[in-house]
Amino acid sequence: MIKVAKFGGSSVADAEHFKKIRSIIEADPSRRFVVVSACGRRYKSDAKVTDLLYLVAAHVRYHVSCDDLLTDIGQRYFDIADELGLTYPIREEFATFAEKAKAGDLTTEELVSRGEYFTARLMAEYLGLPFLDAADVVAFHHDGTLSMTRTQALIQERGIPGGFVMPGFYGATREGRIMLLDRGGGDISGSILAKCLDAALYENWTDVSGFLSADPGVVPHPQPISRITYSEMRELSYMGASVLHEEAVFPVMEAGIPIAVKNTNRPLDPGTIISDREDYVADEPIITGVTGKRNFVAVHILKDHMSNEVGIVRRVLSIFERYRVSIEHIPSGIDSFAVVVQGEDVKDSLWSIVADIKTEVQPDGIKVVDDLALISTVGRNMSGRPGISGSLFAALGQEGISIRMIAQGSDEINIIVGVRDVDFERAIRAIYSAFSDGDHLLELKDLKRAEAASHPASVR
Ligand SMILES: Nc1ncnc2c1ncn2[C@@H]1O[C@H](COP(=O)(O)OP(=O)(O)O)[C@@H](O)[C@H]1O
Ligand SMILES: N[C@@H](CC(=O)OP(=O)(O)O)C(=O)O
Repeated sequence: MIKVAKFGGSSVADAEHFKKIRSIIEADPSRRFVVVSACGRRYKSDAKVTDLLYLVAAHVRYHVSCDDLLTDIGQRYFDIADELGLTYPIREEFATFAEKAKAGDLTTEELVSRGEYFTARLMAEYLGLPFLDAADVVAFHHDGTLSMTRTQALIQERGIPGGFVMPGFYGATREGRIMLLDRGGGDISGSILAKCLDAALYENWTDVSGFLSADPGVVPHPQPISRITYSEMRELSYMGASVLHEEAVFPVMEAGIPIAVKNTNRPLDPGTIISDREDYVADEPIITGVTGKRNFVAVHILKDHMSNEVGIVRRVLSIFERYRVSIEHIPSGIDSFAVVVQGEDVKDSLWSIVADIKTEVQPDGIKVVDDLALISTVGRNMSGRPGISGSLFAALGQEGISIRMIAQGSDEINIIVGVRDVDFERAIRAIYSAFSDGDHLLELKDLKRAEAASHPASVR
C-alpha cells in the first residue's frame, strides 16, 4: 500500500519538527513518498521562508541589497542541518544560490522554489530516502498550466519505487524553466503525486488536527470535522479555510483517493477524512462549517423594465470578461442585478468597467459596494432543511448585522451571505454559535427539537 505524505511549512519549520516527521514516517511502512514545503513560521510573528524569498526577488529587481535577508534564510537551513548532524553541503549550496540570486541570474520562480528545494534536500538525508527533484517530474506547459499526462509519464519513468522526498510547489517546463503553483500549492503537488502513484491515501500533515468547522483565529475552539466530501472541502477551502488549497482536491478526487488532514504535532488525533462519501447520518452536525473571505466588490446595475430586456446580463458580463475578471456571484431582482467579484481582480480596472457599463448598457443607476465580505455556511442538503436558513438569518439579525447579499450554490451544500467587511468576524461567530451549544455543533435532532418547541401545534 502506498501513502503520500505532504508536510506543510508549519511542519518543517525547524529541527524539532523534522524529528516529529521522522517518527511519523517510521510509524508506518507505507509512508515512503514524502512531499515537503519551505520552512514555515516557528512562532506567530516569524516569517515564512517563501515570503522572505519573494522579498529577496523584489530587492534584486530594484537593485537593493538583500544580504541580511539571505543570511536569515540561510541560517534557518544551517540550524536544521547542524542540529540534526546532516552532511548535505548546505552552506556551499546556499552560498552558490545566494550569489546567483544577487547577480540577478535566477528567475523569480527559480529563486522562490529554492525554499522547498533545500527543505527536501535536508529531509531526504534525514529520512534516509532518495531526493527526487520536482523539476524533473512535475511538468508544466509554457502557459503555466500543469501537464498531467507528462507528469504521470515522468513519475512512472523517474520515480523511485521504494520511495523518495520531493519538494512541493514547483515543477518545470520541457526546457527546464522552473514554474510555480499557486501560493499554498504544495498541497497540489502532494495530490498530483498521490494520483500518479495510485496511492491508497493522500495524507496532508499540518499544524491543526484536520479541518475545523471554523477558522480557529476567528472562533475559539471550533469543532473538528471528522469526515467531509470532496465538494464540501473545496467549498470551505475556496471560501477561506486555508488549511488545504482548494485545487488540491481535483487530482485525488478523479482517482477516488481519500485525503487525510492530520496534525504533525498530535499525530494520534483522528484528523479529517475527505472522500466522496455522501451518505447522511442523522446524528451528524447540521452544518459542516462556516468560513469566509473579505475584499469582494459588488457592482449593482439598476434599470427599469430590465426583466423584459433580452441580453442585458450578457452585455454586462462580457465587459467583465474583456477585463479578464472572473465572476463570483450574480444575485438578481426584477429590475436590478449585481455582479460580485474579488476586489483584488478589479483593483486596477473597477472604474473603467463601471464607465464601460454606463456607456454600453445605459443603466438607470449603478452602485459600487467595495467593502463586502462573503461568508459561506457549508452543510449537506441545505435547501432540503428549511430551519437552517431561518436560524442563520435570525442569528445575524440578533447581532444587528445587515445582510447585503444572499446566494446559494446549485449543489445545495452552502448558503452564502454578504456582510460589511467590519462585520466579518462577528458574523462568522454569530452563525457558528447559532449552530453550536458552545462546545459542539448541534445535530439535526436538536434543530427538530427547537422547531417543535417553537411550533408545538405542528408536532404530531
Ligand atoms: N477551517 C479551518 N480549519 C483548520 N485550519 C484553518 C481553518 N481556517 C483557517 N485555518 C488555518 O490554516 C492553518 C494551516 O494551513 P497552513 O498555514 O497553510 O499550513 P501548512 O503550513 O501546514 O501548509 C491553521 O494553522 C489554521 O490557522
Ligand atoms: N511554500 C509555498 C507553498 C506551500 O504549499 O506552502 P505551505 O505548505 O506552507 O502552505 C507557499 O508558502 O505558498
